Amino acid sequence: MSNWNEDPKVAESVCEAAEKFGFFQLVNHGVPLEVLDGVKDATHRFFGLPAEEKRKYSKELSSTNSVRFGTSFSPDAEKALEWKDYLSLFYVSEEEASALWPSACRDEVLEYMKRSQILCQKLMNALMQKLNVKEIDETKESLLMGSKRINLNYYPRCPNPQLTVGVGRHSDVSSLTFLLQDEIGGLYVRVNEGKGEKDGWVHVPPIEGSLVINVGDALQILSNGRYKSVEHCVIANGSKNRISIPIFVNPKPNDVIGPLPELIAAGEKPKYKNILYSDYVKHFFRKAHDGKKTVAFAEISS
Ligand SMILES: COc1cc(/C=C/C(=O)SCCNC(=O)CCNC(=O)[C@H](O)C(C)(C)COP(=O)(O)OP(=O)(O)OC[C@H]2O[C@@H](n3cnc4c(N)ncnc43)[C@H](O)[C@@H]2OP(=O)(O)O)ccc1O
Ligand SMILES: O=C(O)CCC(=O)C(=O)O
Ligand SMILES: [Fe+2]
Repeated sequence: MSNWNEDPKVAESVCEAAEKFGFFQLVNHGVPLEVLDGVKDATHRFFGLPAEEKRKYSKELSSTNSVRFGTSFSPDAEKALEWKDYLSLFYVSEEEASALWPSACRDEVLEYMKRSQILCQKLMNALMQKLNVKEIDETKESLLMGSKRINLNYYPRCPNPQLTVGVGRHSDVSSLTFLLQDEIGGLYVRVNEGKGEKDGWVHVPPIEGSLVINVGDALQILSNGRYKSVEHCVIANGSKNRISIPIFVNPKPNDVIGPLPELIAAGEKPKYKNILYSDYVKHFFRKAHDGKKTVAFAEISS
């Protein structure tokens, strides 16, 4: 992205990737490498804490809904648990984070979130321009990037990796996800869904210093299907521990999401209903990972 300001082709290829694949990797994105290393170290520090320290942030014991430590995704709904622990941090304010987030990782996580904000705005601006949405006013800013959640994912080495997964097949419910992964690998993305023999899974190779960006369901709905959220999953690893750190950039929980008015005014037929974003997220969390089925919750049936 070092030529972002000089060469319009960079933004064009970002938009093309968001339309065609829903996933792409960025290098020279402006988030300093020390900040990326800092948040990876902080993740290892948090998961290296004694079990009883981490458990203080579990659903049962956490003093706030904004901080949650857990295992797997939706344990009550799953036939088999996913091989993953996570710490999920919902950003409300710097003050709240300072008071409530675990000190083992708080400062580095906050710095990473702060330093990735400009990149997020650049990408959203380009994606909206491409849809002929000229201005990101306050309402649209809220719909596209009104709230943020960061997850620190820890996938421990698994003695029988073929019997489970790190994360099951799912699409994210975010508008965009910014994923930082370590050098281990294991993230796979679905390509050519429904296109017969070309349908398959592609590994996302770790690239030092890169960020993996993917479109989530909220942006698919807001763009009336122009940008596509794509199914992905993580395999379990038989010999190495892995970490990854997604920032989920989301609408605000109380926003109503649906195809943007500019697209409908330009003559597009809406493919999705208007729906309260927190209802959409609750629907996602209520079930086990199930590929791309969550988005059917918002579809207008024909
Ligand atoms: C891929 O694997 C994942 C993904 C994720 C997370 C992805 C995202 O966060 S994307 C964006 C999510 N949006 C927001 O965070 C918006 C702000 N939050 C809210 O509006 C609310 O917190 C809520 C998410 C709508 C839920 O609120 P509430 O009605 O108060 O209900 P709760 O009792 O808190 O939760 C309902 C149900 O969902 C489970 N859950 C809630 N938050 C999380 C979380 N961060 N991680 C995992 N599960 C969560 C909660 O346990 C409840 O389930 P029950 O079975 O107890 O009813 C995260 C983890 C992954 O592996
Ligand atoms: O760990 C990864 O590479 C991806 C994790 C993921 O898809 C998620 O947390 O939503
Ligand atoms: Fe994901």
